[in-house]
Amino acid sequence: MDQTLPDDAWKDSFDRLLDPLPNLRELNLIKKNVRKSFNMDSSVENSNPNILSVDDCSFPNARNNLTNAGDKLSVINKFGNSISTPFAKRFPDNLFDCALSPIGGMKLDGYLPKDNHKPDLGKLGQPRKSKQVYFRVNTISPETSIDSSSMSQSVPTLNAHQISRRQARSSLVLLPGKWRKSLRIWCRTNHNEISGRTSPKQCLKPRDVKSDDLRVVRRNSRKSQYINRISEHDFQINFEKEVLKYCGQSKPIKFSAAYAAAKMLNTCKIGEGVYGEVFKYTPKNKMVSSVVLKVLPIEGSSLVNEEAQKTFEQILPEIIISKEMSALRTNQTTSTSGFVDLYNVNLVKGKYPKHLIRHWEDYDKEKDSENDNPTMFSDNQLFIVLELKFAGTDMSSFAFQNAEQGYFAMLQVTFTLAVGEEAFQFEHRDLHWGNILIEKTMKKFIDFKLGGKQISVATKGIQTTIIDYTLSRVTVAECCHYNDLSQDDDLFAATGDYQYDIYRMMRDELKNNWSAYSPKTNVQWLSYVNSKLIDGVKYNSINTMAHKTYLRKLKAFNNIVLNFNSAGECGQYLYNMN
Ligand SMILES: Nc1ncnc2c1ncn2[C@@H]1O[C@H](COP(=O)(O)OP(=O)(O)OP(=O)(O)O)[C@@H](O)[C@H]1O
Repeated sequence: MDQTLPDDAWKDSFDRLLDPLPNLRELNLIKKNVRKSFNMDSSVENSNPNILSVDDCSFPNARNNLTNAGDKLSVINKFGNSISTPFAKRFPDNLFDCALSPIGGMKLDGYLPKDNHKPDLGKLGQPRKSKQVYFRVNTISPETSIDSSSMSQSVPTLNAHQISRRQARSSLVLLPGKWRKSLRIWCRTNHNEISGRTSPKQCLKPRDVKSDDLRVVRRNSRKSQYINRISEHDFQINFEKEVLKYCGQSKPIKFSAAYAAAKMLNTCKIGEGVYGEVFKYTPKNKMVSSVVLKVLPIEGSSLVNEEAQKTFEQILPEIIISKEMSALRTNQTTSTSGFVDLYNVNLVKGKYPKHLIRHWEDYDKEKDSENDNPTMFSDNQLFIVLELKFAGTDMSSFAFQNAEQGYFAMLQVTFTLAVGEEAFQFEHRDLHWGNILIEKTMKKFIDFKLGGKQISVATKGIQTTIIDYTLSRVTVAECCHYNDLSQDDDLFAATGDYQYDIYRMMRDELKNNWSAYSPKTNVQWLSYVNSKLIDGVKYNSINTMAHKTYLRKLKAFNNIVLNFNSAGECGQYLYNMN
């Protein structure tokens, strides 16, 4: 017996509402400036509709062929203000391959027609279920695999488990910023519902590693790939030795001795990531005023904060990238001080120092930590400790004076990325506003060396610093270091902010080949940063001329930013526009 539903079974009342659109259009009854109806979810709400149009996957050739700004703007005008058309209607065959969230239906969950709020009856006279929006995933197990063709042609028969997993996936709405943390919370609340597990901590235990859980463990898939490799066998790298080399050590040093309370004044915990704890202190006998410690457990078999610990192999690229980007501040030809200043890296071993645990607990009392208490670590635990310069408050909590200050922050971040591109084919790939730090400065200008020229950018009283290279990509000494996100389904299924569109846009740009170099991903993040400066960050004085003038400039840039191909190009444009 044929159990598939009829072709139009997926249509709900909203779809039927839109069906007469072509007729209305023929009668010229639709106004041209109707807001796009797919711009409903918060992740797209924050997006610029013009951006959506010009980068839209329906016009790949048009986009590639746009060579001058005039052409580009005419396309923006043509499609950016076009008649409201739901996403699914425009790309019926390819909906799930598109960078932007197929979210039109999500807000319609539970939607009932207006007439007396009676349930909408399907063809079979059964109440229609609320609409499910499926995200196509690179599935690992056969259990999860349903190819896109089967999705577009007929609704596959799903078992209850598959349906509940998909419903949960469609609600993967994360908070802006630190997505790993947010994803973990989502996982705790949803994964248990889906799989019937009861304890949050059971969520990703190694013994559970099978099917979809594998993708979480694989999330750490940091890779280093040599270009012009002579033969596989010539590169049997001993990653532990490499890490020690970068640390300038021959063996690990004792944690409690290297970071004894007696050497550290005014210590406190200032932040946390899923992979590590972040402390700040004033060194007793050194000239620098404050140092930040990023403490990352490695090589252990226990899960920390529900994630597998990184290996020497996986941590090495982060160390290399941190060192190289930091060293750009003294480079003769291509330089910037916009990447966080790395003072030192240490490989340490042993029990967590007691005073750091005390500071961890103080933070926990005050801010309710999401992380596991470091008392969990054994005497044999290894840690990488990055000693960084304190670089201020992250952009999500910083209060800018006005949009002029915001504009110059944008210029600094853009030129910092541009220098990274020129020096190391650098792509940050996770430049959300939690990874841009801002502090006040007395300096009037910040200098960059780029393309053989010196560029001075006014500070307007603030200095920006880029941190966190967990997802970054570089080419250093003929080796490309990158994080293979191709299996990271959850990240690409997330919504909740324009940030989550950027991961999908990057995946499309890179065609899911994460070793490839495409500075366009930096542009995509710049479009996100720019949008946050328009309607995300705090401004102290918004009624000034300076604020209004620079807000206009940011908005003008928002309309065209995605037409550029690199941060270098963006920097040139912004600099001239100023
Ligand atoms: N140099 C610094 N100066 C000031 N604050 C910092 C510095 N480095 C990190 N922080 C603070 O610590 C937090 C966590 O740091 P970071 O993002 O590097 O951790 P992570 O473990 O890589 O995070 P994720 O979970 O995103 O992978 C940051 O959001 C920031 O608030």
